[in-house]
Amino acid sequence: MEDSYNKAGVLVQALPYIQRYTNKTIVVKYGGNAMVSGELKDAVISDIVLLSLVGIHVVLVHGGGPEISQMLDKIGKQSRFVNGLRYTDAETMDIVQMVLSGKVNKDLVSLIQKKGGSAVGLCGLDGSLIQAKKLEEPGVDYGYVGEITDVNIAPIVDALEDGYIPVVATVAEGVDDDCCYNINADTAAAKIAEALGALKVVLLTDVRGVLRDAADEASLISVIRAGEVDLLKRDGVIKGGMIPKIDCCVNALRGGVGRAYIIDGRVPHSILVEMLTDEGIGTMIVGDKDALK
Ligand SMILES: Nc1ncnc2c1ncn2[C@@H]1O[C@H](COP(=O)(O)OP(=O)(O)O)[C@@H](O)[C@H]1O
Ligand SMILES: CC(=O)N[C@@H](CCC(=O)OP(=O)(O)O)C(=O)O
Repeated sequence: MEDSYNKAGVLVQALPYIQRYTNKTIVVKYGGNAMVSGELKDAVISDIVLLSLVGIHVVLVHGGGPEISQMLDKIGKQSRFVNGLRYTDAETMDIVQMVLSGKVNKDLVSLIQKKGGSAVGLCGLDGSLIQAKKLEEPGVDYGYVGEITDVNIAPIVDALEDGYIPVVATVAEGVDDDCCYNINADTAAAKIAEALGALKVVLLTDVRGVLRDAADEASLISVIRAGEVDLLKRDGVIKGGMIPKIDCCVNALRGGVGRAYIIDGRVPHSILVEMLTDEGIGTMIVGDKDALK
């Protein structure tokens, strides 16, 4: 009996959050190692279905880096990363498209549907959703890695209006050449959130959030203001894979997204805890004038 009252208490605690977020758009990026375990995948997808069923417009943008690397391994090709981005030659681009748009995307769509949600799978090519040109940096060649030039939100908005959860693979349409481009999924999620004017963008990763000491999981920084990020990078607190992630969050905030979150994809139901309870479990990145209410 006590257990039932506890459960009812949890639901009541979620009510003001549900009311606040109903009909609002939230972009969730799921990928990396947090997507490898089947058990965790089940928990993440259950969270997404629940949020969608209570009327929150959830857009799921996914990665699949480990799956791409596995497939490249199978054909005897070594993965190479330059500044955290996969060097993508023409053959690798084909594999990226097959794995992300063909396999990972459809598996996630199918899982959402098995859990009682309705989903539609899209990639950046569908309805010219993600348009990109070659990412150019002096002295660096990334191959077919793209820099997003535009996002056409129409396919996402249409899917949401029809009651579907849009599931987006980050293969982009080339606007400068007759080709596709490979886009880092964090970057794409932030840009899509910006284009949609989303209330929140949530990046799931394989650490608790941004840590003051990357080796100490107890050193979680719960709130970071956009204006503090440069100093944290300069002091070497934020480094490696966390740099592009936090940069995406800051860009999204500057582009009008309300708040950005980096949370632990290894903890079952971390999305629900972050969104619908009084506890913040990861790192929330906010604008410099955000009143933090
Ligand atoms: N200050 C920090 N806090 C947390 N993680 C950090 C920090 N600085 C660097 N990192 C590294 O960033 C990694 C997350 O980035 P990445 O591996 O690219 O994630 P994903 O695979 O989820 O996209 C962490 O596993 C950690 O090794
Ligand atoms: C350009 C670039 O690096 N693209 C990524 C796209 C997938 C991705 O971002 O997947 P995760 O989020 O699972 O790492 C890649 O090829 O691995």
